[in-house]
Amino acid sequence: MIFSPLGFSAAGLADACRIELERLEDDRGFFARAFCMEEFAAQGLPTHWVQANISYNRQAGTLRGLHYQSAPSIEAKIVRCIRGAIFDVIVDIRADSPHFGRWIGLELTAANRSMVYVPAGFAHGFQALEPDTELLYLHDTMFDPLRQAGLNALDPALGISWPLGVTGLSARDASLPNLSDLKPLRP
Ligand SMILES: Cc1cn([C@H]2C[C@H](O)[C@@H](COP(=O)(O)OP(=O)(O)O[C@H]3O[C@@H](C)C(=O)[C@@H](O)[C@H]3O)O2)c(=O)[nH]c1=O
Repeated sequence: MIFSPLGFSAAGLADACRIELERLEDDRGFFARAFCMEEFAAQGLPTHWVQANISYNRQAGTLRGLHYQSAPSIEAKIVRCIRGAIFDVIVDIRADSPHFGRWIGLELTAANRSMVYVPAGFAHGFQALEPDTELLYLHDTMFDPLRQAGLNALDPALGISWPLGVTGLSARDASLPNLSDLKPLRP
């Protein structure tokens, strides 16, 4: 039987992972599976995704994040870039983690079609690397405006090397606290 499994690989920080599509190519183009409940369950990942959101970014350099939701609305996400390209960053902010404060960055592009699984207990943000860049997110927890929280993406203690000059930072993101003032998460 021909099928198109997802390719999971460790992203290099705790349970975060990168998910690749396997293309079944033919003359028309290709077919690929983008989500599979059984494959996610076999990897120990959430299978119940309750919201999907789009993020459109007009300018290269636009930076959003680093965002998370606090308890009881701590969430996991899947992020993919469906147009353009992003430098995607996740930061481990779990109270009991040996990796607390560590971050990794991955390049997600419309061309590589990679997704990243952002586990509960991580802050997430990205920088658009091209104009007209668009993302599609899946969330395993409902948007909770009262539990929206964040970490300053420009905190020198984090030392994230954003590839481009930073533009388009929202007023909220510019005033987010640094890591040293953060209340760690207990997912
Ligand atoms: C995140 C979110 C925002 N909103 C509203 C609130 C506000 O009026 C408007 C824009 O919100 P924000 O400025 O927070 O949008 P944005 O900065 O794009 O927020 C996103 O950033 C990235 C890095 C993430 O990881 C996402 O989970 C999300 O937090 O949309 C919703 O209605 N539902 C949602 O799920």
